[in-house]
Amino acid sequence: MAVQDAAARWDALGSRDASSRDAAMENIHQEVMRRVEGIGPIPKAPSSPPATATGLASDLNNILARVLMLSKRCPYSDVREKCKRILKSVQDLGVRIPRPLGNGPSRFIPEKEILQVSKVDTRTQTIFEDAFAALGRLDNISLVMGFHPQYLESFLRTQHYLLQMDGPLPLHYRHYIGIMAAARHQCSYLVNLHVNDFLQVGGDPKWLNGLDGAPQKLQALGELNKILAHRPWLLTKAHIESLLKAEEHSWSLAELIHAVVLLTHYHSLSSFTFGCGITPDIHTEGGHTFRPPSLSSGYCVCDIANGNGNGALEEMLGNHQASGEVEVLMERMKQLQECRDEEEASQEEMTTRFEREKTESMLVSTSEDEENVPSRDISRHFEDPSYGYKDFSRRGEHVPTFRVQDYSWEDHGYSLVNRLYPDVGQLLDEKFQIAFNLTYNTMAMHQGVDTSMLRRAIWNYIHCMFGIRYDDYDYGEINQLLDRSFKVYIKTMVCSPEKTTKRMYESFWRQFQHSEKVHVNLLLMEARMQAELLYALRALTQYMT
Ligand SMILES: CC(C)C[C@H](N)C(=O)O
Repeated sequence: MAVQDAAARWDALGSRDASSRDAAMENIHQEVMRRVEGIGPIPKAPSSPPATATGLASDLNNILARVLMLSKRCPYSDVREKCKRILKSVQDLGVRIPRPLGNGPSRFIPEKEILQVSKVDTRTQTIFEDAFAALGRLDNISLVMGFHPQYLESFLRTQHYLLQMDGPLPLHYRHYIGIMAAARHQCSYLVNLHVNDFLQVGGDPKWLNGLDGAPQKLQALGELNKILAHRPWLLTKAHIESLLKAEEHSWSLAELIHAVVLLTHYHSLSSFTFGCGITPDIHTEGGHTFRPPSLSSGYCVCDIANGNGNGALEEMLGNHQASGEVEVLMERMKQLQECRDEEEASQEEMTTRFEREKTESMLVSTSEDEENVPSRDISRHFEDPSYGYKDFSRRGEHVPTFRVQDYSWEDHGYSLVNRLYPDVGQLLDEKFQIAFNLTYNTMAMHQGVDTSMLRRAIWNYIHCMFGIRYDDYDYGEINQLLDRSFKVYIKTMVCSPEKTTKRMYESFWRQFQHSEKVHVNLLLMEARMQAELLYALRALTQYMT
């Protein structure tokens, strides 16, 4: 059977037309059955079956894992039901079927609080259907972002455009760049996702052995990837020039913009992935198991190690300490609002406040535990795995100040992107605005609160960590509004996302809802993306003029 046919069959499951879905489901069912017959009865003892049968069995397992994922995550109930039936009938034949591992899309958020595909409003249903049609899956990231449908819509639209629509770079390059970017942060969740996509669009498996297995053109992007991810302020027009003037391996301006947007998208999405404790998707490695559940333990060992065991007591103590936290924060917001109108600090004083916050942000320490050496599997995708954020934050490197007056997204970045890669500037601008302006006017259990001051402090704090300064903003506000544990979380999630722990997630804003913490993550992720973009685009502009 042609590979394309098989792929088309899975694709058809995202069709809005029920009869096409039916036909595809029927074919998949038959394919499963053919394979089940092919492998014959499952050997009781682990005697070694003939090689061909092993191959068939692993094929079958892959298909079953996918069917399992669909039975839980397809936005169409007819497909979910049919998949359940397939699994049941296979099981009745004595074949082992997979079951999901873990407790839902996030390690940090209880599954029952996250949207379930079977219970969403019409708007979210449409968004999920679109996402499914585009990618053939509804990943855990989208489910968690589902707390904020308006944002999710814009996020998916942008991502779809970057990965699948007409654009300067070939499809397999786009996924490969996604892999490179996510690998910088050891984000195996995103790496796995895009390794699959890369192969599916016909990418050469040899490239996956490491960056040196990829074409020189992509190898040359390694340096930009590294600097953008960890020290974007070091980017100069010389870096841009070396990519654009590399003779036969040269990048065109349009290609480079496409690559830069992809890199920044996946760096910041890695932040979101770790920041929200996203778990592997059901059909991917680590998302399911063929082992029967063990009766002796209620939760898995890794949960205990993560401190996910019985935390009821800890939680009670925590909440007790935290009570009043929200009110204190609201009181501060009110006071700041009042004195804003009264005293105006001098220019010097404003500069000092910015510099102080910037220096302090460098010193916020991110890691609870020391060193974690990236696993070989992931680190081979990029060179120099030791080049991380910590290298210079320890040395207290001076981050120069980038003044938004001189180069801003609205006045400069946006139009440059739009000129070289039409529509993308627009899409990104919408996404930034939605993230920045999103509000439900709530603070934990309080309603009708104007939270703009707090959201702005979060956004500006991230930009401040990257040296980006708004002249008209009083950075003194940040210290009033963001406490220590929140800063540790922000710093970790933005600068070394792979070090984010459940404990960090739990120790800030203890009375707030999970949806609000996800909201925080959206702000962090978009602010980070914009900061990286600003540096890259400024360097490009300097090169061009
Ligand atoms: C991040 C949170 C402070 C956002 C708040 N719940 C709001 O609706 O504005």
